[in-house]
Order: sequence, then structure tokens, then C-alpha cells
Amino acid sequence: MGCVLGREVSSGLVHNGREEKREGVNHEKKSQNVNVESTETVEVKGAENVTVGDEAVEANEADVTKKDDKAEHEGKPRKEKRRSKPDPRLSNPPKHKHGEQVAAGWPSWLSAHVGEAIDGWLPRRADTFEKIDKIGQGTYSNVYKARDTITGKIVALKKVRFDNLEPESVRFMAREIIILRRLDHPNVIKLEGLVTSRMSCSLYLVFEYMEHDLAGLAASPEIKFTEAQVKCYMHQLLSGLEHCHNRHVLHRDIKGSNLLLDNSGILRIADFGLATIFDPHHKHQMTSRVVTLWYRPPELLLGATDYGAGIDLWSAGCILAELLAGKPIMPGRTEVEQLHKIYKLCGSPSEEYWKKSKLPNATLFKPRDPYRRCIRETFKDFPQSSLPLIDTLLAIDPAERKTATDALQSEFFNTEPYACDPSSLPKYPPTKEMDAKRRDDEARRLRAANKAPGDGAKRVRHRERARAGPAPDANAENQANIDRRRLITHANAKSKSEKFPPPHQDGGLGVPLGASHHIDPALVPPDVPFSSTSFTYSKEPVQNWSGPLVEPASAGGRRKKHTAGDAKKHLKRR
Ligand SMILES: Nc1ncnc2c1ncn2[C@@H]1O[C@H](COP(=O)(O)OP(=O)(O)OP(=O)(O)O)[C@@H](O)[C@H]1O
Repeated sequence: MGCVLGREVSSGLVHNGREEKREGVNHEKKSQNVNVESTETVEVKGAENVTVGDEAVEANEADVTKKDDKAEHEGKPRKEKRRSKPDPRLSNPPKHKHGEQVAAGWPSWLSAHVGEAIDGWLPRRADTFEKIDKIGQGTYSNVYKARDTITGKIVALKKVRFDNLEPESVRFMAREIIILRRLDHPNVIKLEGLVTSRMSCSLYLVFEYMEHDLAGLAASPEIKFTEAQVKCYMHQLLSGLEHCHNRHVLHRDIKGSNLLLDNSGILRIADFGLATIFDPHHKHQMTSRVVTLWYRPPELLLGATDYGAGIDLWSAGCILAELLAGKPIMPGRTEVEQLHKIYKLCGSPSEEYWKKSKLPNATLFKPRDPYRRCIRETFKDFPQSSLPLIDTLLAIDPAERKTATDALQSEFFNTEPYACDPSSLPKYPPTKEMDAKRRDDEARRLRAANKAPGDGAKRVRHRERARAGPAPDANAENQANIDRRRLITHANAKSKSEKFPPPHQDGGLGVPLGASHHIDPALVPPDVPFSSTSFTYSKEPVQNWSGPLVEPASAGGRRKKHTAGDAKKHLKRR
């Protein structure tokens, strides 16, 4: 990070939302509380005229990076990264606005690179929050439970990791903010403000605090969802997705741990760190290396770069089946194994689809003999009305997945038992992945203290087996590419390698699109024979994971739990 530690100079400004005027800001509430962060200052760098969301600039930068990569490959020293020229169409603030933003307390680097992200807002000071506890750790963030000392409200503060000296890094981080500000729906997490100061190099996103996430609840052995409850969660998920897609936002990482729940049963889609803006009417290239593996649709595994809302609908279909089955339905360990699981359940793509889609990895992944679709047999014990919806959402051809609006009108939601009211959902004890981990650690510590060492160790090992394997993270397989393309300097190579943001390669991030689809044969699972030109899959009997709705445990073992921490470890390993 481009930070020099020292004392923070306070801006004295308080954020009150988009319409906030500078008059009336609260100067009195000087906190006596613990500061979230109060000792950093920053070496403020000058503005570079690049911004978020502009295809021309992003494409231009991709070009530059490609050339740099080639030079690096040929042993030539990497040239200093070329800076894009200012583009008047972009959202970069005009000079006077930049001055205003800095005067309002925003760091210069933030205003310079991504003025749009902070337009009309005022920064909140760190010392107006009292940190209570760390509640989550993502690949690119730490999340804290905190009290807003001005309103008394409990909030979640997401401290995002990025390098304020690197425009790319700042732009990635800001994309999440820009997208969140585009969205306004009860089933989408609301960004309530930003905490930073003119002299700070860190940034916290302020969100309403959510007590649970769906992965945590679904993994809890005491919690069994009824059909009405599954409908309630799915209705909220699809309503949130409908809003995102109508606003041309693709989430690109729908999974249980990104679906947060509060104590009144409201579900909100969170973590827009991989989200992007798409144009449903014009094809444009995006990276296929998104969505956590178990929830990743076949077109992405096959290398599609011009996908649409169908990718989120596939993930939603996986979640619906998972909630009914009590465990993830396709827990692949590698891309190849994931595709194999998809083929076994959903059938392999039709000849027509292979021809129409022209997917980059088609020759590599086309099975010699087609696989038959067997969703209805596999999930025969699910409620009948759920099958057409699962069938639609898990269509191999994304065009057949229809839309979130269509899903909301499906028979599933119009058949008794209807979705229950969110307020009628049980009030659960904290079930966040982090809470579950803490409970496990505590239980393990107590057992170790109470039992004979041999006995205790045996039980712990048994329990560990019953617990989760990690869901390979959305970008886990990208790490090598990110690492190679990082703009490492001698001065801060370490911090960058730890803190560089995710590879949103769409139009401009180093890795040429589709360039990283090499499949390492070492990663091919033993049941998937690999040949250099095609795969032939061993056709095992269809695995049947269906089970009684309210007794998922009897469906053949609990779902595996996959924690953010596990995913992070996985990411580091690869
Ligand atoms: N508003 C919130 N209220 C409560 N907890 C939250 C909130 N936002 C995030 N969290 C917790 O913090 C964790 C990490 O947050 P988030 O997923 O946004 O970060 P990330 O760095 O993008 O993570 P990942 O690497 O898993 O994608 C979440 O899994 C969740 O448990």
C-alpha cells in the first residue's frame, strides 16, 4: 500500500447519504470511542485520468498489459505501464469537482481515479464508529461488526484491500461501490456509506448488519428448512436477482455465503466484488473465470466470454436444489470434475448447442457419447412443483434458463404450500460461517480439555471429516495469472501480492481473455480420462442425492460446509 503510517488528519465531515449537503454536518460528535482506524496517513499521489466502467480505457489498458506480458515472456524488462489519456466522456470529475471532493474530505487518489463512486457523497470519519468484533473475512476484505456512534445503529464495516497507488486496483475496488450504488432493492445489500478521510489510504464500506448467511444456516445440523421456507428464501433471491438484471448488473458469484439474512428473515444478496455491468442487447467480452466452482454454469467452464443473466440463474438453480437436498448438488474439485458432474446430472450439450455456441473449449470438453439428462429422476423426492423450475434454471443452454421474472412466476411459487412470510421464519442463533468456526474451535478446545488426549483427538478428526470441504473460490484458479501480472515493485512486492484485488479481467486486466483455460492434467480427477484433444468421461451410475425435504440429513450425509477461510486457504495453495 502507498501508505506512510502516522496520525490521521480528520476531515470533520459526516456522510448522510446521497442528498446530503455540507451544511449541517456533525462536527460535535468527536468520538471518545475506539477508532476503527485512526493512525494512518497517506502519501497522496496525483491524479491519473482513468476511471471505472469505460470500455475504451479498459480495452486500451488490456492491450498495454498484453504487450507487457509478451515482453516479460521474452525476457525483456517490463515497461512502465502506460497511462490512459483523459476521456471527457468518462465519469472522472472535472477539475473543480475533484477539488470539491478533496475539500469534502475524500482522498485525492480516490477522487482522481473513481470520482463517480463517491459523487454526491461525503465520507464518514473512522472515529464515528466503534468496532465490536470481526465477523467475516473474505479474499479481499475483512468485515467487522461495529456501532455507528452517531445513530447508535449496528452496522457491518467491510475493509477492502487494494493498493491506492495502482489505478487498476482502485478501479476494481470502486467498481463494487459503483455497482452497489446502482442498486436499490430490499433483497440487495444496501451500501450506506463509505469511511475514509483525505489523508487515509484505507476504505471501509458501511452496510446494514446482517446476522446470518444462507450457507451458515443450511450447514447447521439443527436447521431443516420446510418447503414454504425454501420458497421464501428462493423468492427473495430471485427478486433481488431480477432487480440486478433489470439494472444490467450481473452478480457473478451467487452462493449461499453471499446471501445474507437478518433476524426478520429478509435475505439480501451481498458481495458485489465480482459483479459487472452488462449490456443485454450487445455482446461484449467478459472473463469466464468467475462464479465459485460448485455454482458455475457450463458455458463459463467451456470458456464463454459473452454470457448474460443466465449465469446467475444457474447458480440460483444450484441453490434451490441444495436447499431441498440439504447439501450442495455438484461439489466439483476442479473445473473438469465440475463439468463432468454437470454432464452427469444435466446431460451434455446438444449438437445444436455446440454448433450455435461456438464455445472456446468445446473441442476439449465434448464427450464422445452424449450424456442423458436425469434431473427429474435424481430429484424425484423433491416437491413436484420444484422440478420444472430446477429443470429450467439448470438448462445447459443459458437461453433456456429464461429470466428471474419468469422464475418468480413459475408453478413452484404458485402451488401450496406457498412461500412463508419472512417474518414467520424462526429466529436463529448466529450461524455465520465465522460463528460456526468459532463454536467448533471452542467445542474442540473444551473437548480437548475434558477428555483423555487420544479420545479427544479421535473425535475431533471424526468431526473434521463430517465438516466442510472448501467450495473452490470464484477466482481460485486465477491466482497464478494474477500473480504473474501484478505490477510488482521492489518496494512493496509483498503487500501487493497479498492485497491486489480480484482479476476482473473484462476489458483490461492483464490476462488476455480466454488465455488461462489450460487444464492441468494433474488436476483432472481419476474418473475423468484426459486426452490432449478430448475428454471421455467414465459413466458412473447416476448419483441420487434427493431425500425427504425436511430431513436432509437422511439424504445421505450432510452438505459439506465451505467457509470463506477455507476458500482463502485454497486460493493460497493454488
Ligand atoms: N452486511 C453484512 N453483515 C454481516 N456480515 C457481513 C456483511 N457483509 C459481509 N459480511 C460477512 O463477511 C464475509 C465476507 O464479506 P464479503 O463476501 O462481502 O467479502 P469478500 O472479500 O468479497 O469475500 P469472498 O472472498 O468470500 O468473496 C461474508 O461471508 C459475511 O459473513
